[in-house]
Amino acid sequence: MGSITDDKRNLIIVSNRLPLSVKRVKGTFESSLSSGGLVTSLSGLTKSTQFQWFGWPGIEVKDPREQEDVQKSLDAHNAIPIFLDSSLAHEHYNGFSNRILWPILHYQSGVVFDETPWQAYRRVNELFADAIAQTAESGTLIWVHDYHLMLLPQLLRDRLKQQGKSCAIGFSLHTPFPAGDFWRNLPVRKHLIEGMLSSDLIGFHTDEYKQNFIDTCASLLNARTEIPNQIQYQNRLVCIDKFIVGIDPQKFTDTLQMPDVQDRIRSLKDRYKGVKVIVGVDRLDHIKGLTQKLKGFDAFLDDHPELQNKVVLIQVAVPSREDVKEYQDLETELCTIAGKINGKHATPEGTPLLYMHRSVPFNELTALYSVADVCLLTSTRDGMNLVAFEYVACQQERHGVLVLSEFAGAASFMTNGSIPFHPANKTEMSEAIFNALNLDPAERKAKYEYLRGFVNTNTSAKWGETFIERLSRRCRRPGTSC
Ligand SMILES: O=P(O)(O)OC[C@H]1O[C@H](O[C@H]2O[C@H](CO)[C@@H](O)[C@H](O)[C@H]2O)[C@H](O)[C@@H](O)[C@@H]1O
Ligand SMILES: O=c1ccn([C@@H]2O[C@H](COP(=O)(O)OP(=O)(O)O)[C@@H](O)[C@H]2O)c(=O)[nH]1
Repeated sequence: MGSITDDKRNLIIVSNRLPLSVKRVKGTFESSLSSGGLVTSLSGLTKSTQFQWFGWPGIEVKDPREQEDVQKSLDAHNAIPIFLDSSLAHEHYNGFSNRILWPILHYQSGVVFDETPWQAYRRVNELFADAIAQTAESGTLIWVHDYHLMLLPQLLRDRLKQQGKSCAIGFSLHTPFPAGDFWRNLPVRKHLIEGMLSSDLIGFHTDEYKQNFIDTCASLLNARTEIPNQIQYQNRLVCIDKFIVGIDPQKFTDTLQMPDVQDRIRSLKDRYKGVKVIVGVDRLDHIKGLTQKLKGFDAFLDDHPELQNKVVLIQVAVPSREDVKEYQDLETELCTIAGKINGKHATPEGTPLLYMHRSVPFNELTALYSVADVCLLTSTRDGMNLVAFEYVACQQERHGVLVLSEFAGAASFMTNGSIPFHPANKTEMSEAIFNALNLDPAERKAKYEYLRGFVNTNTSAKWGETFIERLSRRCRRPGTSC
């Protein structure tokens, strides 16, 4: 990296959630790694780049002495907590971000706007802006992440200007950005998009999301968008591009070599001798198409009675956003469907579906990826989907097959090396699973090698370094073309 990021004070990363969530345990504070792809992508960057990471620690701490204790527990990770009252955090995170914005960003219509969570969303963005503006110095690069903080670039720019500081602000969206029509139910959409447009550089996962954003800026704000990858709005030039987020594949290769992971792989292989293993790893979220996945697997079992006791689906459903009613309802629905599938297809020899509603330690996850013949991902929409990358990173020996919904962002890059399908079509899913299980070794190898090349080239480190390099160029020459 250039010298600009060699000094950690010069790069600030901001996300709603810190990579470590803090919990109060018997009078002290303990932290654990947060789940999800944003943490995975940014954690991969830590090897090559130093930065301070600002975010919400996931806990309410009011006492200033306790706040200091939390801060100390996060110091080793260069993480700076932004403390929020629990009701404000709840309205911001669950109320507006996850109940209103998240469905819209994932192309869902029928979302109902509510003023109270919107005010909380604004307030949290302001509190983040206050904290970051205080720490930033002229020349600091500030990289803001995701939909929880869409107003932050504008609020931050105003404060920095008042304080006479000049910083470059970058924004990366980790979700899809839908076509303009999906925004119509949201009366505050203009504020959100103008908020993002106060950045110097905005990154999306795919060309489709990038183009939807450009088109929305043109139609909603009358912004100038004729020059590729640039938006001119209110006398400012904003650069827009696609940056392919990835993982740290080496971390998986190293983990697979560890003796206890090798032991675990041996024991899983032994346990599933003569049985084809299909794996699924998803946060328990509507967008992951888990209902569709279980129904598609049920259809596959119906279609292939000859495979009774010869195939198992191991589905990890990582608990997520459990305070939101829609997520609680989904959990109940999935338990019911899982029970019905096993009720219908189980035999004294075993059950075809192992449904695990919990998170899985990293070593166990790599072992699971490694022994699986197929990875089945059924997202109805998904910003990228890093599980697809992780499965490939663990398939050096087996050359397992990725069965990937055409609606995951990852499908924009991985279709050639996978078996694509439409997640709403049970017959298509059933056929895709069957084809994956029966692909001949030469074809499996060819698909694997294509995907391995992609995953090893587009790492999280490369993603981060490319974005930061582009942002620092804008910092050195503000206002110039992108
Ligand atoms: O923080 P949570 O509410 O627990 O949710 C976890 C993360 O979910 C989303 O992840 C997205 O980012 C991934 C990496 O770019 C991408 O592969 C995936 O498709 C997205 O869904 C969310 O955008 C993150 O902010 C959350 O932290
Ligand atoms: O128990 C688990 C299982 C998986 N993951 C990780 O969660 C991330 C999921 O990222 P993805 O982009 O697929 O989707 P997201 O959850 O961010 O929507 C991957 O890095 C997984 O390894 C996790 O944190 N805990």
